[in-house]
Amino acid sequence: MPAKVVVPSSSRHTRRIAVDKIHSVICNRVKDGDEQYLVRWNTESKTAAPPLSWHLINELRHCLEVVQDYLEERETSKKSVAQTRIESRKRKSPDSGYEIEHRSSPFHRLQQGSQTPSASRSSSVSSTTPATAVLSPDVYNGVLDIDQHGFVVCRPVSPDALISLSDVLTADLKQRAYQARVKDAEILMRNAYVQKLNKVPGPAVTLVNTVDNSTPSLRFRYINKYVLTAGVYQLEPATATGCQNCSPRMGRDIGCEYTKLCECLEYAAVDEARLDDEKRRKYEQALSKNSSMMGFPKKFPYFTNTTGAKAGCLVPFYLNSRNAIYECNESCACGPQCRNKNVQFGRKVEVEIFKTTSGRGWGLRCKQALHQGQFIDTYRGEIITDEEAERREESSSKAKGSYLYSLDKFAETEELDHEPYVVDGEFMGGPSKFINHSCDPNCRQYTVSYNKHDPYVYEIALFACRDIAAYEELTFDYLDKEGDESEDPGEGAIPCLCGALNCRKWLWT
Ligand SMILES: C[S@@+](CC[C@H](N)C(=O)[O-])C[C@H]1O[C@@H](n2cnc3c(N)ncnc32)[C@H](O)[C@@H]1O
Repeated sequence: MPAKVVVPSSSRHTRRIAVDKIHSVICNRVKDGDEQYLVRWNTESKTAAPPLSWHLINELRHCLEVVQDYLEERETSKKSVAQTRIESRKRKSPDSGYEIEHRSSPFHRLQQGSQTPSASRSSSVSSTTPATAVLSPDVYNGVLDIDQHGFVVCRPVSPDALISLSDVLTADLKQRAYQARVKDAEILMRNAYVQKLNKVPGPAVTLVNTVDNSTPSLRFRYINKYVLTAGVYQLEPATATGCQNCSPRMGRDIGCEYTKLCECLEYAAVDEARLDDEKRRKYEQALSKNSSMMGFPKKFPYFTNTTGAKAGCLVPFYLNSRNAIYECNESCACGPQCRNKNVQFGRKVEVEIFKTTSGRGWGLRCKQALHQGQFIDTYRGEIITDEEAERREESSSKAKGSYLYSLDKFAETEELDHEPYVVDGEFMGGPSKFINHSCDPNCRQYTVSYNKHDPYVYEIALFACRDIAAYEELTFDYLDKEGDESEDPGEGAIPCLCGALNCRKWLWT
């Protein structure tokens, strides 16, 4: 048996562990009133059993995302064990006392990953050694030390000095881990997430959970604009030439005022109701030749500041259509007050992330009532290539598709050189990541472009499609298709829990 190695305790209150140093948390317990977590350290060696050590939750405050991963898996394992018990009772299985050994759990996964000769042994008791001697949960087998910054570090260890994971993780320890208190960890995780939210620019983003003690993933990074990944290119800002014929002094000093003049609206939908016969003929010609729409009447997308409560809200022409919105940009001559700028200034409403009671995970709501057509936020994330999106989809769970949003608005109308890009909001994005699907939604997604020349990179902006009461959950239709017919669910379809009368029953078909 290897020597017992104890972490120096002189600086117990200040020592901490760096996230990149540890592989995972594999078990937990409460000892002397303290929450402790068994840490598996990263090791270069593929063959040696990994170093292990128990740590107070406070020492893991820089690794809370790893603790969170563990607690989520612990929940899943507990549920699967409970489920097995019910099933076992039904079947009256003679093996029901050993179900923990055979479940897919963090413990099980780790044994597979450790790749030691002993990993394939039973995870409960060694056949030759008394359980109390070898399987003491207090044994440390990492050679731990504290560096000059107060971080716990693990020195290289010889393989002979290591104890197999399968010996440490007794069935009893696992069972106790399922029951052990994790309250301190939950409080730390919650505080860490709130700190993250406090740094999000703009109106406050709050977090409420009256359902359970969970916290959204600490791995998520809040970003203010897209993050472009390998192989993704956005047109240079210089190509966004903007409108040069409009000016802040035009008419009522509201920037762009004449839609026929505004070059930013060149490709915006033509307001056909304002075409006389002659103009209609020219318009149809232009349409057939796919030529410029400059000079034809369009509509500005937003109500002006003179319209009271509706100021800045989408006008019905856009609200009730799928027409792309082209906003003016920084190069335009129209100035910052231009009525044709809105989404680019970002979210103006406070939002709250809350845990839903209907099994749809987290949701988002506004603390204030919203008007029909009011801008809420954009959907942000990493922009990835189509190939990368497929790779990510294949390598993750079936729910992954829910965070991928294809920028394919112009794929049918323009000759694109390559497949449209995809926004992945799973790991980085904004609070709008939490907006759930409804078949009877109160929000809708719109295409907003600041550069009419770029059909690949544009904003997905979420607007209220009807008046929304304060604290009513925000939802949008993930498919946003014409018609609401239900299709047969494909493989991996997720049942829709939106509860709407017109529910299509499946999230993805
Ligand atoms: C973009 S996320 C929305 C936020 C998510 N609820 C969360 O906790 O992160 C999409 C995922 O939320 C869940 N979801 C959203 N709307 C749902 C609905 N109507 N029915 C069931 N699950 C839903 C599904 O798991 C889906 O994959």
